[in-house]
Amino acid sequence: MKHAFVPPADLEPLQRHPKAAAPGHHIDLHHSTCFGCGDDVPLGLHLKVIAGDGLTVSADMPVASWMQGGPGVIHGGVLSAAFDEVMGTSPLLIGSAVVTAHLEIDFAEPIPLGSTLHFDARILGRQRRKVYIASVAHIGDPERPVASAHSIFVTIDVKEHFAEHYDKRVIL
Ligand SMILES: CCCCCCCCCCCC(=O)SCCNC(=O)CCNC(=O)[C@H](O)C(C)(C)COP(=O)(O)OP(=O)(O)OC[C@H]1O[C@@H](n2cnc3c(N)ncnc32)[C@H](O)[C@@H]1OP(=O)(O)O
Repeated sequence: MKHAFVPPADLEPLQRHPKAAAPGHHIDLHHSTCFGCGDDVPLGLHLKVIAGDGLTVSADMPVASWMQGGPGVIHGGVLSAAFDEVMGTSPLLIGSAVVTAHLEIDFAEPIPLGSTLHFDARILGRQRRKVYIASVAHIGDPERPVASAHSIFVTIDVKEHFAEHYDKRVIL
């Protein structure tokens, strides 16, 4: 797939954390009201991100009618949010909490409502607090990606990062 993103050549390689979810297991460390992964939000993506081998994760997302953008196809923003969630969860494999700093999406084909998107993502490496991640999505044929993404996530101290906004959190 065509893309313009070039990760730095001197990325530091990363190791899987000894306590990371085992391959095939759900990575479950976010919260139930998250738009991307929460079970308690009525209109959310409800993504279950599954640990793969090494520094990889995957997830499936049925493309529901409420996700429509153009007639009969997924909205680009919904697709971007799904990539964000899948890639943003993957640094839990290295024991790091992160937020998105930079997210690039390449849209290769329209994605029809009623299809199921399969996401694969892998951590490329780190440069100081920046974690570089790439992801590809297909709807049945892994050799024919329908979209791809590249991102830079930045590691945070969760308590410190959200302290100012914590009292506005939504509890359902
Ligand atoms: C939570 C539980 C998890 C559990 C699982 C979570 C799954 C979550 C999935 C969804 C994730 C989200 O949507 S998160 C929500 C959307 N994102 C956000 O709200 C983040 C808003 N932005 C910020 O808070 C801030 O800008 C930060 C934290 C990203 C960076 O601020 P900072 O901490 O002051 O650090 P700073 O020195 O500026 O940047 C650190 C390094 O990153 C680089 N950098 C900063 N911004 C960018 C950028 N846009 N593009 C390229 N590089 C950048 C800097 O040049 C520097 O590189 P160098 O000098 O080292 O070279």
